[in-house]
Amino acid sequence: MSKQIRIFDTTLRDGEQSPGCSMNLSEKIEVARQLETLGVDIIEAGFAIASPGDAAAIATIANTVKNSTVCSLARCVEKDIDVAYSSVKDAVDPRIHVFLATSPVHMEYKLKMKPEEVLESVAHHVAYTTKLLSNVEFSAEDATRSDWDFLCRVVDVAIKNGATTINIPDTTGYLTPDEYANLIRYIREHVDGTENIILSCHNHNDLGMGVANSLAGIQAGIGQVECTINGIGERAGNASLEEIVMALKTRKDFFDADTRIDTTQIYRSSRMIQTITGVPVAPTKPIVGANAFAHESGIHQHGVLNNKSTYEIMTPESVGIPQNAIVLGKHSGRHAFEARLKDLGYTLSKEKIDKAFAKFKVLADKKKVIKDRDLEALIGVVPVSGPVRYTLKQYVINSGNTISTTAVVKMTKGDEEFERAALSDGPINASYAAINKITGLKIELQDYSLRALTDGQDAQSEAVVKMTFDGSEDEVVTGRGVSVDIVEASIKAYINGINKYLNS
Ligand SMILES: CC(=O)SCCNC(=O)CCNC(=O)[C@H](O)C(C)(C)COP(=O)(O)OP(=O)(O)OC[C@H]1O[C@@H](n2cnc3c(N)ncnc32)[C@H](O)[C@@H]1OP(=O)(O)O
Ligand SMILES: CC(C)C(=O)C(=O)O
Repeated sequence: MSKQIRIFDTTLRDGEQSPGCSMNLSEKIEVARQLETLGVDIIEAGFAIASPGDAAAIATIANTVKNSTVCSLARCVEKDIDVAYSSVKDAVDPRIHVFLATSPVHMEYKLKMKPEEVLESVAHHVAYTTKLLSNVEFSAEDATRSDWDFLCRVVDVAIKNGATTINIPDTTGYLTPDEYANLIRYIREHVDGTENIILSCHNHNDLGMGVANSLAGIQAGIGQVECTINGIGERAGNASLEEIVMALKTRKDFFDADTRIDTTQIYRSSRMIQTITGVPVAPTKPIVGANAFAHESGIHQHGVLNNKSTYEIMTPESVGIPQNAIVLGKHSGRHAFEARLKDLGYTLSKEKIDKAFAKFKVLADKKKVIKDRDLEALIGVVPVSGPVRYTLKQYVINSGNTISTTAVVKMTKGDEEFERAALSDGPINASYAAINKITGLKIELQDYSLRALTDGQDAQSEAVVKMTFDGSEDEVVTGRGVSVDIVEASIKAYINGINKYLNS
């Protein structure tokens, strides 16, 4: 029988540690729901002690998700474990993930603990956690730069005190696949009881070997893989979920391993994370990049036209990328429109379809071909919910190379209408200054980016802004706006961020 590999997704914890990838509560819940639909076994929903907001998000996810284990990270600190427990306790199968570093450099300079103190702390805190719940994971942080015999003693202590999953992280992405596999085999050979627990990997990508190390770990007896959507995470990121899962599926002949993942949900999950974080994946990113299934050169096109398997080792449909048999444009009808949205994984209410279809026709007058990303933009994949909602009504820009730019922006909020003018050195700055006058908020723009969503001169542009509010550097809000006009896209992104902030 094939090995069953548990997929532990840490997009909401380690992934969120990527600079610029913070998510607000409603975004986290949306991601958690999608991870459940994707079929991940364990959702690491956050690090509860990090902030009251993180703890609340984990608790809401624990109460929402029914088909995945929900987990919180905790240091070897009783308060961390107590807060983690309060956050996950209502989940169907709650887990606490405690960790402590075991490498000489971390013990000496970071923890300022002797190896014997580390052993005592692991014994105490794992035992403390098992009194609260039975599903306990222990991670030896920086395991791969630890002394192997000391690491084995730590693993032994964690197992003896009740840990049911033991994670061996390559925290700094340092090892090669052979070395990682040898370490896992060494632990299995030198620690009693590893056959009764799940061994896990969590491999960072500093040298680009996160996925390769995880796959090597699976060959050496790993039963759980920790990974993130699009490989987001600290520094160069984590091993990417989509690459590991599709490697196992495509090379079943080699790995002889299965996961519970519904691979047709992969593309949608990837798009959701890109949209919510505002961090796009490279076109060449395996599995989900824009070019992953594109064929540009004649010899390849000729081969694929004769038989797709000449250059495709998996189908786009298997990861949920629909094939564009029908081209959507201004002559398309509601059926084709709705069918394409369904293919993309979106089943909307009749009311939402009506609204989106009306917008689609307006866009189709401006743009010859409506692509999948245009559709996602039209339906606003991440709608802003909540009572406060500013909407752009009109803007007028007066600009030139020898004059200051003036922007007049008109916005509504409920039945109220506001109009302000501002002067600045460019159309976007001037519009933002006018919006600031309307909202009265003190907004710092931390980052601004603009990119073409689709190709051609009539492409829709996507503006992504990162903003902080009222002098607080703590919460960075990401706003996103799409339009065929770059100024309009920029204004919409700014207003989207403001609405998110006001509703958070
Ligand atoms: C490899 C990883 O990804 S680990 C997860 C990393 N993620 C994060 O750090 C994000 C969330 N973190 C936070 O919000 C904060 O760092 C907190 C709330 C956890 C702690 O904040 P603070 O109390 O202000 O401490 P600070 O972050 O400055 O320093 C970390 C402290 O934890 C200690 N520590 C680090 N790891 C552990 C551990 N596994 N167990 C026990 N203590 C630990 C450090 O030695 C240091 O202790 P000290 O304050 O006595 O010197
Ligand atoms: C907490 C552990 C698993 C971690 O994130 C790491 O070692 O990278």
